[in-house]
Amino acid sequence: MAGYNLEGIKAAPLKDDVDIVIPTIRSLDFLEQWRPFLQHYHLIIVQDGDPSIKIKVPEGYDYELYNRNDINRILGPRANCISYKDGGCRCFGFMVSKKKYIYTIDDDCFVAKDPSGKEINVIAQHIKNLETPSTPHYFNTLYDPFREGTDFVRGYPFSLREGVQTAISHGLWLNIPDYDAPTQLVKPRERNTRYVDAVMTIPKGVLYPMCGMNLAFNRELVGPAMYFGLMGEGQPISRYDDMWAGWAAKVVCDQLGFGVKTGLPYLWHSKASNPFVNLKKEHKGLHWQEDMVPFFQNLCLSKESDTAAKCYMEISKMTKEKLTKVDPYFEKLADAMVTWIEAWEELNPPVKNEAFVGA
Ligand SMILES: O=c1ccn([C@@H]2O[C@H](COP(=O)(O)OP(=O)(O)O[C@H]3O[C@@H](CO)[C@H](O)[C@H]3O)[C@@H](O)[C@H]2O)c(=O)[nH]1
Ligand SMILES: [Mn+2]
Repeated sequence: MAGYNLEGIKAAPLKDDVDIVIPTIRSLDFLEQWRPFLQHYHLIIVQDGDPSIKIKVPEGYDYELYNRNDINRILGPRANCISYKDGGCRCFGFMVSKKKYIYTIDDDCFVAKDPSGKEINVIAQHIKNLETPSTPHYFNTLYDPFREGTDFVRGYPFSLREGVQTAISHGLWLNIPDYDAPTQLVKPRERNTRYVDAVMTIPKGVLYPMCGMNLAFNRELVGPAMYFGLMGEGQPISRYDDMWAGWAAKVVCDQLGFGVKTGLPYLWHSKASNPFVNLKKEHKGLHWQEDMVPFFQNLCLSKESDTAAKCYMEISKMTKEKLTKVDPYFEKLADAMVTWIEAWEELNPPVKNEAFVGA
């Protein structure tokens, strides 16, 4: 680590329980600025695009790097469920991780400051969100009652104050907001400068547009549901990777009794992707979201679906049944969802309960 001023290294909470997953088709220079907060964690880098390109990982980081050749080698024919030329390739990193928590971040994101000028430790805040309960059954008007300096408000039933285990922590972005291409086109200069000091649980039965830019989750609870779909080159749709994962994972959380929080922490999203290119990639998704969202809103999973993987298999079956009429692509997506679960289970075999082995 010689040559680096690491004096400012802040605490790295739960460093052995968190993997940081980064999809990249650009460069990893952004990691230089993150040293105080990320350098103590293990990185899983998913290099998208041409595998012959050598990408440089800033010195001092502990990492695994996978390109397309590695994905093909590790998954064999099942590699076809991992998107190519789409940020959704990141979910390969979720699959090869063995940690409890995943934090995933884009390569054009930087450390943001809170209104007092203090740099925000994104992972510390995500861990707080994930390690404290969620309240999906009744809304607390003072937001997350488990944050310091706040509590449940008057009228909050005591029977609900225990909350439920949190599975997903969705962080937000200062500067370039996560807008779709049409909104980017009409508001090219819009920047998010509003720092809202709030974390809240998304209520049970309510879906939301999950962005993969600044996202943490408990992979032991919902890992198999965090499939970022089949998008990008060779597919009719791109840039709905995180949306698909977010809708499915929220339905799974609701089914299994887990919570989803959104709000803090913020990071600084620096690069506006080209809205014309994005429009080309997104246009089918813009139409299909009018069917995809009601599909997920109306999904009713059976009580036999009591794990994330079982829920996901059921969602795949329903995708084929209900969405193929929207476009034949959904049949392919439904098959890829099954392949994803098969690959997940191969790389993450269920842990046998030692006490019962040979009994
Ligand atoms: O073909 C690709 C394109 C991108 N990536 C990597 O994915 C992330 C996000 O890419 P980008 O910054 O271009 O996208 P945004 O529009 O700013 O971000 C949002 O779009 C979502 C949909 O994919 C994404 O989750 C959001 O954060 C970067 O790290 C790129 O390098 C890629 O791997 N392959
Ligand atoms: Mn970006």
